Amino acid sequence: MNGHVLRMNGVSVRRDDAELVRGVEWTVEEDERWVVIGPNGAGKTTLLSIAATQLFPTEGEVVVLDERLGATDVFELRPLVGFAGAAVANRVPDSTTVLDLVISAAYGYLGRFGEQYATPDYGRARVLLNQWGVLHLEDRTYGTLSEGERKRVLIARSLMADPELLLLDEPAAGLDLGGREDLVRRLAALADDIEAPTLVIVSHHVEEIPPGFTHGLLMREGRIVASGPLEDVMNAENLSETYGLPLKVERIGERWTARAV
Ligand SMILES: Nc1ncnc2c1ncn2[C@@H]1O[C@H](COP(=O)(O)OP(=O)(O)OP(=O)(O)O)[C@@H](O)[C@H]1O
Repeated sequence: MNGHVLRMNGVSVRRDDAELVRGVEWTVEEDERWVVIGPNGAGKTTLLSIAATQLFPTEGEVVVLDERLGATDVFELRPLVGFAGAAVANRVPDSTTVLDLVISAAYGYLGRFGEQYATPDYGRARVLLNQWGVLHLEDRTYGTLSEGERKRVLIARSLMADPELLLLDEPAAGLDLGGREDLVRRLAALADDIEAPTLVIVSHHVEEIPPGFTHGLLMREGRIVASGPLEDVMNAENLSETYGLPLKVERIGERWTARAV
C-alpha cells in the first residue's frame, strides 16, 4: 500500500431530508489507532459503514486501502477490511456454531454454507478464539452466548481474514464492568501489536478508549467537532460540544474519564 489506509474527502450521506453525515474530511494512517466518539445519532455507524465499503456516500470521495469507492470491486476489497458490530451481529443465525462463524469469515460468508474448510483455517480460528478468551465456546451455538461472549467471538471473526483495516462498532456496548475492562485490556494488547491491522473503534464513552489508541474523531449531528491525536482533541471544550453539555475531562494514567459539571 502506498497511500493512506483510509481517506474521506467532503463525505456526506443524505436520506430523504436528513443529512446523516456532512462534509467529513478524515485520513487514517497505517500505524494509527482511532476512536470515533459521540452521542447517539451522531453518524458514527454511518461513517464506519462507509469505511467498511458497505455504504456509499451521497457526496464526496472515499479511498480505502488505495482503492477509490465507486471505481473498484468492493467484493475484492471487503476481505481486507475486518468489521464487527450490530450490523453483523444481527445477521448471524442463532444456530451457527462459534467455530463456523469465525472460519466462514475467511470465505466471505456469515456461518457455514456446506463448504469444506482447509485444515489451517481451523488452526487460525482457534488461535483467534484463544486470543479473545473464547476458545472454550468453539462448539457452542451463537444463540446461546452471552453479550460479552458474542462481542469477543465477533472480534475474533473480524480478524480471521487477516485484514489490513479493522473496524469495530461499539465493541463494549452492553458489557458489564468486568466485561468492559476485559475487552479494553484485549484491545489495548491489539493496539500494542505491530502486526495488528490499523484499528478504528466506535464508542459512546471515553472510559472505553483502550490504552495505546492514538487518535480521536469527535462527532455530533453528522459533522466532525474535532479530529486528531487524543492528547489534542480530548479536552473539556471539545467533549462538551460533542455531547451538548458541560463536561469535565480527565486523563488518569492511560485511561480517560468524563463527567458533567
Ligand atoms: N435510512 C435512514 N433514513 C433516515 N435517517 C437515518 C437513516 N439511517 C440512519 N438515520 C439517522 O441518521 C443518524 C445517524 O445514525 P448513525 O447510526 O450513524 O448514528 P450513531 O452515531 O452510530 O448512533 P448510535 O450511537 O445511536 O448508534 C441517526 O439520527 C439516525 O436516525
